[in-house]
Amino acid sequence: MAASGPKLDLTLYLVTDSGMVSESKTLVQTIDEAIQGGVTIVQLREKTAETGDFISLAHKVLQVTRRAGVPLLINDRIDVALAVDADGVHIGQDDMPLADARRILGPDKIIGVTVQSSEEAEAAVRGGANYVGIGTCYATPTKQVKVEPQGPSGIRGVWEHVLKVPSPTHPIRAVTIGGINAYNAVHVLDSTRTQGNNIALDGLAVVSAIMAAEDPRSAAQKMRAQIRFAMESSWLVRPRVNLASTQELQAVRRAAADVFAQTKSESLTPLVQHITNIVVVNDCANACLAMGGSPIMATEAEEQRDLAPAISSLVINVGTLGKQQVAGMRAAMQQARLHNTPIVLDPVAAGATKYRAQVIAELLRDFGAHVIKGNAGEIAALAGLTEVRSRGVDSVGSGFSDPAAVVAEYSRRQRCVVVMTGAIDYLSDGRSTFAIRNGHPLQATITGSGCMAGTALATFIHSMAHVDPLIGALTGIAAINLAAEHAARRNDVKGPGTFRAAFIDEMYNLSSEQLYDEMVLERLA
Ligand SMILES: Cc1ncc(COP(=O)(O)OP(=O)(O)O)c(N)n1
Ligand SMILES: Cc1ncsc1CCOP(=O)(O)O
Repeated sequence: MAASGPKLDLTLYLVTDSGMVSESKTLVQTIDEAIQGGVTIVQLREKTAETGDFISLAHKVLQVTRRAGVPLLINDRIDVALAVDADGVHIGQDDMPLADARRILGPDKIIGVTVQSSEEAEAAVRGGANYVGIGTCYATPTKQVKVEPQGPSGIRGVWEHVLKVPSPTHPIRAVTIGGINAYNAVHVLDSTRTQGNNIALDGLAVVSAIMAAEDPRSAAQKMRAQIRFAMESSWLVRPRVNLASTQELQAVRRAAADVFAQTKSESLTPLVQHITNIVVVNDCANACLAMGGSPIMATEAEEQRDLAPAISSLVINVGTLGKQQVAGMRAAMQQARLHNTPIVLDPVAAGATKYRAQVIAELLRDFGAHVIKGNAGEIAALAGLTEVRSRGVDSVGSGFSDPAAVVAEYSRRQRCVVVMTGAIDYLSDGRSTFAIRNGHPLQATITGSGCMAGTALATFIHSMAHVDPLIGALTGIAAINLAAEHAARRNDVKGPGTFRAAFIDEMYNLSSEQLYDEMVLERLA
C-alpha cells in the first residue's frame, strides 16, 4: 500500500464535484482550502471530463495534494491515475475489476472499492483493496443510486462483516458515503460502530458538505471537529468539548433569530410530519402553521416511503401508543434516517408503563433522534435516573439538583440534542449547554403545551443541512415561551381557555426582532 506515497488517512475523505464549486473559486482552490480545513484524502471525481482535460486537472490537483502530503485518488479511471502517477484509484462495482486494477497499478498504489453488501465487501477485502467505501448511507441529491440507501444500521452490518474477513496484505479500512454532513457525522460514526467491540469506521466520505460550501475550509474544519468528537471518545462517555466556546451569546441569539425569520418567510414553509397523540393533534397542527410550518399528520406505515422525500422534519410523540401507530413511527423514522430528515422525539410519560418505556428504548436503539425533548420526569426515566419522578405525564418534585449536567450527560449518551422543559428550559448538544428563562405558568394549565414545544422544535429544525440542531432547538423553545408570555399579558386572556387561543395567535404574531430582544438566554457550559 502506497509504500512510497503519502500516508492513507481516511478520517475526512473529500470526493470532488466540479459542478458544485462556488462561482468565486476554482476546483483546485476549493480542494486546497478543504485540505487546509482538515481533509485527509482527496478523490478526483470527474464523471463527464474528456481524458485530456481530466489528466490536466489531475496534474494541477496533484500539486496541491502533494504539497500537503495528502493522497490523491482518481475516481474510476486507472488510465488517468497512471498518466499523472496519482496515489491510487477508487473503483465501483461496474468499473475495472479489482484484480486487474491491482495488476496494472502494482502493490503500492491505494485502491478503494465501493461495496454495498457483505458479499461485495468480502470480495474486495480478499482481492486486496486498501479500503472499502460502504454505501450508500443516506439518500443524496449528489448521486442517483441504484441500490436503496442503507442507513447507518445497514452500513454497520457490512462493516461488521468486513472486519471478519482476513485481508491478504494489510488491515482493511472503511468509510461510508452518501448524505453525510457536519450535523449527522457524529450519529453516523456512533451508530456504525460494531456492536460487540465498538470499532468505528476509519472516516467519512463527503461531496456536497464541503464542495458546495461557500467556505470549504471552515466546512472541512466543522466536519473534522465532529469526526474528532465521535472518534476520540468512547460513545458512552464523551469528554466535554466546548465547540461553541468562541461564540458569544449574542451571536447565538442572532443565529436563532435568523432561523426564526427564515422559517417564517413564505418561501420556505417546512413540511412538518407529526405522528403524535390524539389529545393534541389539532393544537400541534395549528401551532405548526402559526410558526411558519405546514403540518402533515400521516401515521400509517404504508405511506411513509412516499412521504419521506417531501418532509422537512418529523415529530414522534409517544403520548398515545397503539400498535399500528408504533409501526407507523418505525417506518417514518427509518425513512427519515435514510433522507437525513431531523427527528424530534417527545417521550411523553416515558416512565409511566413498561410498554411505553420499551417502545421508546427500541425507537432510540434502532433510529436514534436528532432532538429528545421531555420534562424532568421523562428525561429521568429515559436516562435511568431516580432523582426526579413522574406522575402520568407530569414531572413531580423540585427537579434535578444539577439539570445542566443531566441534559449534557444524556445528550452525550444519546448523541443528540436534549431539551429538558420546565420553568427553566435546559438545552444541550453535549458540548454546549444553555438555559432559557422565558415562558409563563399558564403553559402548565393547558394540555398540549409540551407537545407544541415539540412541534416548535421540528418546525425550526427543518433541515439537517442548513440548521444547526441546537440553534434550531433554542429557536423553537424561545418562540414557544415568548408566545406564552405575550399571550399571558393580553387583557382578553382570563384563564386556560382564552390562553390556549391567544397562545396560537402570539406564535403567529411573534417577530424575529422580538425573539432576539426578549429571549432570556444563559450559557451554562
Ligand atoms: C469513498 C467512495 N465511496 C464510494 C464511491 C462511489 O463510487 P462508485 O460506486 O464507483 O460510483 P461513482 O463515484 O463512480 O459515481 C466513491 N466515489 N467514493
Ligand atoms: C459518490 C457517491 N457514491 C455514493 S453516494 C455519493 C455521493 C455523496 O455525495 P454527498 O456527500 O453530497 O451526499
